[in-house]
Amino acid sequence: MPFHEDELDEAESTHFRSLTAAEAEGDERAVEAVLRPRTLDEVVGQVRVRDQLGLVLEAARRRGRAPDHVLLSGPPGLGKTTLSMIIAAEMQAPLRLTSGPAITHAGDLAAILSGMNEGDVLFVDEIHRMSRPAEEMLYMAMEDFRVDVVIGKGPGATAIPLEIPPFTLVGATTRAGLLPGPLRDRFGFTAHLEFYEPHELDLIVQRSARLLDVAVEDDGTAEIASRSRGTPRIANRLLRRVRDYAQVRAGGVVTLPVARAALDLYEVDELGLDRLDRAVLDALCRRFGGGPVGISTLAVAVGEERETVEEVAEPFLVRNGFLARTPRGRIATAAAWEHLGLSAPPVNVAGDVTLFED
Ligand SMILES: Nc1ncnc2c1ncn2[C@@H]1O[C@H](COP(=O)(O)OP(=O)(O)OP(=O)(O)O)[C@@H](O)[C@H]1O
Ligand SMILES: [Mg+2]
Repeated sequence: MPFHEDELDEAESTHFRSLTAAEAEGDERAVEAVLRPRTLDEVVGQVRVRDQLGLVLEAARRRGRAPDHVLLSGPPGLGKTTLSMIIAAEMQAPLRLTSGPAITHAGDLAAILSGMNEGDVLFVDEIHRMSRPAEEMLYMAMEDFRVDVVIGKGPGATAIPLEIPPFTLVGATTRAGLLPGPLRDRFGFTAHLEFYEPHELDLIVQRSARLLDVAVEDDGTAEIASRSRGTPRIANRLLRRVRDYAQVRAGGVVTLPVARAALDLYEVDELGLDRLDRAVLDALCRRFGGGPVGISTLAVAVGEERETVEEVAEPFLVRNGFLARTPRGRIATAAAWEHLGLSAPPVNVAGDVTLFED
């Protein structure tokens, strides 16, 4: 695909200038675009989702109809945006992109919907952050392919029905639990993306190394994969950081010792925990005696937004058994204390021992 190369050239040439934060972000985005799989066959892992989605799309193609609405949920960087682009590409349909926070008024959504053509794919990122009136308009659009556009205000207001050609809505969310039931129920296919296994991430790193023309050895890519928090976006980012290290401080080849030295330098530990993950565990154990503590308090303690702690750090920590959610708040597990090199307090703070019982 020709525009792959262009994007890559641009990303590579900016790489050697000194970058401002914004430029660096642009650079990362350009590289991310290059590395994005373009077809379902190129997607690594997520076998079940790929299989199910492939069937949904194939059936729709045979019927000559727009596929059912699709909801993609899961932690950041696991492939939601990638899959939405693939859905459009596989259906050879134009893709329109918007996001929940961008739709502040129902009118914004009406404008988008009224410009849709039959079979178009509408991608709404962060769909759980859409405003209430827009959400209600979306229910109707999804089910009946119709919206009521309200003209005027007060008693004189009239609703004008507007037909919309059948389209496919692809919604993405890091927080499926926050979606109202009526919205969730209107998706014909829901896919929850899981963290990737190390061997899958290894394949992703190897593929990316090929695309970015980075010389790698097998145990070097395996090391990057095992420290990538189960997340392709992080795997790709770590590969680029290790490449920097290899080019500047080593012979240019990503070997095991090079990968280890580089990842240590960037403070990504051997289990893949990064600074934020460790800060959360550290605050939980040292400042709150292992919990239970509310997520907002924990977020303040590490100087981060609540959403960041909840959506970025927590799912990985929970899935790896370092942190548990209880009705009374977050608690550290024995593995967390051990990972920080601390001894757990003698009382089982995680249990239901209360100070007033005896
Ligand atoms: N299954 C996969 N195989 C190979 N690469 C992948 C896969 N999934 C994601 N990636 C890579 O990871 C990057 C991040 O994926 P993507 O942008 O789709 O994540 P996301 O789920 O939309 O994240 P966010 O919630 O932050 O928007 C992509 O650029 C792509 O290169
Ligand atoms: Mg995305």
